Amino acid sequence: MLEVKQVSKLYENQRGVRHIDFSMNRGEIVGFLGPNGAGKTTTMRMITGYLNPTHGTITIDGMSMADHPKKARQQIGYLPETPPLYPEMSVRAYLQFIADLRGIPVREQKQRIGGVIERLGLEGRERQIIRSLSKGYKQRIGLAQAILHNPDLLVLDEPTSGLDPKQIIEIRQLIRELGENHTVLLSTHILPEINTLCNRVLIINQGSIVLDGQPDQLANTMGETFEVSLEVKGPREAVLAELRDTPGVGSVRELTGEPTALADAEAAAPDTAVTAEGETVKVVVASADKTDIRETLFYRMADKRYPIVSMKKESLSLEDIFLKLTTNESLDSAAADGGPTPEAEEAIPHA
Ligand SMILES: Nc1ncnc2c1ncn2[C@@H]1O[C@H](COP(=O)(O)OP(=O)(O)OP(=O)(O)O)[C@@H](O)[C@H]1O
Repeated sequence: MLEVKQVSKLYENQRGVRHIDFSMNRGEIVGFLGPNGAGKTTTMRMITGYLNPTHGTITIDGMSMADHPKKARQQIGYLPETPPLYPEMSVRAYLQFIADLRGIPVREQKQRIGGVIERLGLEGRERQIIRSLSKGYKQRIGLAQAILHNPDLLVLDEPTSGLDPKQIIEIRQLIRELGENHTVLLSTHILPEINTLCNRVLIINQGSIVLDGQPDQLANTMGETFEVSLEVKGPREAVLAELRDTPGVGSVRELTGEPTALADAEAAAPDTAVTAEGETVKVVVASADKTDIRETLFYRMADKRYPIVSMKKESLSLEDIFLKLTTNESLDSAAADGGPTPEAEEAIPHA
């Protein structure tokens, strides 16, 4: 339903975006992620017809934004980073004004306005002056103006920015509900937002799209090896030697935490490994390629009578992937630095 083809916008300072190329299907909720100044707002303003591309074409529902701007914009609801509100107006008067602006027939206006007021939880606030409302409510009004003309595509620029945690949860829930009837493109620099709301993510860096994929599949695509963290009961040296010797294993990295001291005799004679209660070795084992080595490890350790007490597949978090792509760090060096980190729950700090 949205096609962005080889779109560039060059400002006088030579910044902007270059060769942006992606399409969106009906029903998708796509997260647009990137550090400050990456080009999210520029791209969104072009998609919504507020900015003309220097090169390239944008098509919405088969309609070119350049050739049919009015009709194409009818299909789009846009919530800019700062909602375009008139603070001295009441909520209802403002929505009435937007309805006129959007050319909604007068006979339909009452029903449409009533509909969005209900949908966005604005009942009881209709007569209130916008200035007197909280930021969360102002954001709801911003969303209300974006959906009033019932567009197919919603473009939301950092919709939860500046809200408190309760308001963030409420606005995310509203976006989720809006996603049931609309296709949504939302920009954010908050990673959990992508994980909880989006079924696809586009990462933009320095004006170019550097990644397009499903959040839960990125780790497999981006990771260069398959990694498993293991806790194995048995004499340290013998367990490590056995793991390193297992076919398909590329590397074995011992994790911090003191391995239990071993009896010299056990270490010297790994084949006769006698495990003492509580002796465990914690490691991250990487496969030589992307092969899943969990079964191989299981049988090998069982064969040697070194029980695996825990085994977990490691994966790159969205934060790892984001940092790798936007700081030009190679995957190799990151892996050498310690590999995957726990799932991020924090926003990427502003650059
Ligand atoms: N009107 C303008 N004139 C000149 N340069 C601009 C203009 N608008 C944006 N830029 C530059 O284009 C690049 C992309 O900016 P843009 O605002 O699209 O990024 P962004 O990803 O939305 O950032 P943020 O997260 O800070 O909103 C930046 O380098 C910015 O300085």
